[in-house]
Amino acid sequence: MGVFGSDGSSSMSIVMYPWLAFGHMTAFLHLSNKLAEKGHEIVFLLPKKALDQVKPLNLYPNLITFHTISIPHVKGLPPGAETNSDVPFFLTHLLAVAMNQTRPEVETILRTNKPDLVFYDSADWIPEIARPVGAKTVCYNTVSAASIALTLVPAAEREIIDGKEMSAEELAKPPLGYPSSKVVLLAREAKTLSFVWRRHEGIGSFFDGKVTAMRNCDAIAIRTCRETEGKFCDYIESQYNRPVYLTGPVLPVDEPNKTSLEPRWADWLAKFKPGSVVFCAFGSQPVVEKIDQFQELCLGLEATGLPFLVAIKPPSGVSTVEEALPEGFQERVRGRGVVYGGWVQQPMILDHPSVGCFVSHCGFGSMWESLMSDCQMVLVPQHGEQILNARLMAEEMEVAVEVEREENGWFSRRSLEDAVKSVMGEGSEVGEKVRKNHDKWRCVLSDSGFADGYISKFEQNLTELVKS
Ligand SMILES: O=c1ccn([C@@H]2O[C@H](COP(=O)(O)OP(=O)(O)O[C@H]3OC[C@@H](O)[C@H](O)[C@H]3O)[C@@H](O)[C@H]2O)c(=O)[nH]1
Ligand SMILES: [O-]c1cc(O)cc2[o+]c(-c3ccc(O)cc3)c(O[C@@H]3O[C@H](CO)[C@@H](O)[C@H](O)[C@H]3O)cc12
Repeated sequence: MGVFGSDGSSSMSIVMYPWLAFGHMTAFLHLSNKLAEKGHEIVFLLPKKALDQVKPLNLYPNLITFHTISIPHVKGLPPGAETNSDVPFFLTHLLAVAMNQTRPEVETILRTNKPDLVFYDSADWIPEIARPVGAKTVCYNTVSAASIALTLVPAAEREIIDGKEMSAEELAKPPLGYPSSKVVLLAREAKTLSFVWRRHEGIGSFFDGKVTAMRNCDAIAIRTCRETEGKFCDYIESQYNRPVYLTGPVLPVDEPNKTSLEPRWADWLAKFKPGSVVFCAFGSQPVVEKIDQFQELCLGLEATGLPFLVAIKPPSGVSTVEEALPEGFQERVRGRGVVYGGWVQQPMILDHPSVGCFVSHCGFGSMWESLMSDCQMVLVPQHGEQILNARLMAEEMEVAVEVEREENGWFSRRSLEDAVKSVMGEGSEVGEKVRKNHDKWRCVLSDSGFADGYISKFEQNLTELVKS
């Protein structure tokens, strides 16, 4: 239990157990840092394999303790799979089964630690094991409020006829009362949502899990702010009849002693003119499935004539990015283009003076990081949630350009080249417009009081919740 002082000051004891994906663990850890900064103690549960990658992000090792959880093997998963990065998209439900099997271990941890609060997103059974030890629960969503509002509210429930897939038109239909006509999906894009309502033996559907997680918690929290997504947050609150707390963007602040960018990238980037390099990254999970689309991406960047650095997972069917590169590509771009299959320090690369453009899959974490940077933004979203984030950025906020796709979802090297040139070309009208709008948003979001204000209010919400 935390300590509540007689002067009203309080230190809370919190357990965090995020979904087994780096995008989620990273976001939970950023929030842990903000809460530790205010003196709260956090026990952070994560798979062993994730520890090395996540540990360097812990800014308060005296207050944030990592506790590794054994992720059991589930038939059908690759051997040793512990996070989403080890698992192809269509097997994600099996990773959720594995996470469910960690319940007894987590229960023991809660009984021993007796926390005031437990944060989770996917493990929808957390409220059942937290309540008996007197802990309040917060379902913390690290994806956009828009993507929750479109598919994961009670009004989005679909009557599924067993064995029958829904049509793209049915999938694209927003729930009654959904508050935007711009942040929506085209029918062909909505096909990527079929996983949301698909039932799996033993765990039901993704929809069931998320709705249960949000119905049973004491409070819903979302990593967003009213300025960008207020109407979606109000809609979620009305759908669940639960308090919705907002944390704001929750990005790490520049620390005076922070680790520096790996020399191999710092040295490489230093060779180029300020603002000239295109950085392309597609998050922590494999997202470009098809090898020919992966190659088209590389060829599009080559065609821009600009220096570029790509950090991306290999497409399906190959184990390294090198195997997937187009013929003769490496020779042609030697000295100005690199495609790398490992982990890079994305926020530091975005901050580097040589980098002028970010080509992104528009994961929600990347979206916040790019908004805070002064890079021009080109969006190449792959799945439903990323497409919605992209609509928010390109259509509502008008801070980025989304790459054009053909009817079948394919994007050509030409459309990527055009999108990059439209934001990087001198005197480009589109480039000027998005830069101006992006500058305005960066000013709002990076105002010293903005993020701190959200965190202070969030801390106050949590304190009241614990005392209630
Ligand atoms: O090489 C890399 C790749 C990724 N990253 C970091 O990892 C994080 C990736 O998170 P993103 O949200 O952008 O993207 P992911 O696809 O990995 O996440 C996924 O799960 C979390 C959701 O919020 C995202 O919307 C969803 O796409 C970012 O903070 C990014 O800076 C690196 O630092 N280096
Ligand atoms: O693709 C998605 C479309 C959509 O409208 C909503 C979501 O929501 C979430 C989500 C995740 C976690 C939460 O607490 C709430 C919502 C999505 O999460 C992603 O799902 C993938 C498939 O399970 C998974 O691979 C990825 O790690 C999650 O970030 C996706 C959509």
